[in-house]
Amino acid sequence: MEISSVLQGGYQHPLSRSWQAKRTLTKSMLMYPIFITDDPDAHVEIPSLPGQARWGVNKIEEFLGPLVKKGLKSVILFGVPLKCEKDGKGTPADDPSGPVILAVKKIRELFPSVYIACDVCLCEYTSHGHCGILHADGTINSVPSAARIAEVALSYAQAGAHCVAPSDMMDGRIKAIKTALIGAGLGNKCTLMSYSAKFASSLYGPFRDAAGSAPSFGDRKCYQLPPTAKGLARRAIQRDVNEGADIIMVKPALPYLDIIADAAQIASDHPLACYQVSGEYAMVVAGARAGVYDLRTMAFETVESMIRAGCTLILTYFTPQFLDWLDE
Ligand SMILES: NCc1[nH]cc(CCC(=O)O)c1CC(=O)O
Ligand SMILES: [Zn+2]
Ligand SMILES: [Zn+2]
Repeated sequence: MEISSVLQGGYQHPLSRSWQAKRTLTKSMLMYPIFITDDPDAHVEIPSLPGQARWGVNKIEEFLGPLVKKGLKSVILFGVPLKCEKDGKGTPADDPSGPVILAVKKIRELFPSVYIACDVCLCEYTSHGHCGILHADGTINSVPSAARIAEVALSYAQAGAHCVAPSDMMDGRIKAIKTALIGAGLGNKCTLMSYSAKFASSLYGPFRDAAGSAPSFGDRKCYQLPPTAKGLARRAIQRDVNEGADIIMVKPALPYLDIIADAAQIASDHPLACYQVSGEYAMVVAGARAGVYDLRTMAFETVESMIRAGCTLILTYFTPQFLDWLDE
């Protein structure tokens, strides 16, 4: 046997195995997606996302308190308006008494150490359920869409969000948001995390169910990227870097590890995030329940793959479990 063919000596021990990782999962790398609804006392389980719930603002202390004790560092908020009047431009998105703005203020007050990101999109708030403003023929009207998204992002930043994260995939929104933040004196107070390479995926099903954000007609294929489109993803990442994004994100995560690896090259000077989306979470949970694998082992394998591909920040519904697992 050739001397150079013997590799096993390098990873025969649990400790030497751990040295093979360039980077390992820490609590700081986890951002927890949470759903805040406009019934202030709500705690409603989401059947398609086992273990996750919609919470009202009055329940945030009971919900996040135990997690913060375990080392929760950051959350990303999704508003779930159930009572409001939706319209063509998503007016309730930046309602000062809407769930997101109230939750930002509440979390800052209750848990000053927690880093708060807000997902920014219109689909939860538009009557048609699309992520932007539409022309009369139902196609996306890009310029007013980017302007409206920037307005909403600014309102979250002004409420105290540490980070705004547009997930709408409208052209021009990164520049519009960055310009709005700088114009309001928040350029150095709020991070802009772009869902740069967000694909039109089947894996958002449970989320749309949870957030009530499914489009009322058509689909999102004219703004979210085609799953085959490596080139478009690379261009979108480069474009968002040029427009002033502070963090680049790829979404979904596991089926798009090649895009994450590309992003790590293209945006090599930026932190890189990925979103293990609702359908990925539901698949991992369902597989474990079916006896295909052990939940914890599989959850680590998925997230470690994302880290290996180049991510330093992972949005995952497994965050509460990882906080426990990382302590064991
Ligand atoms: N713009 C809405 C939005 N923001 C985050 C997700 C998906 C998150 C998840 O599936 O966990 C979606 C769904 C979609 O685009 O249809
Ligand atoms: Zn949307
Ligand atoms: Zn969104």
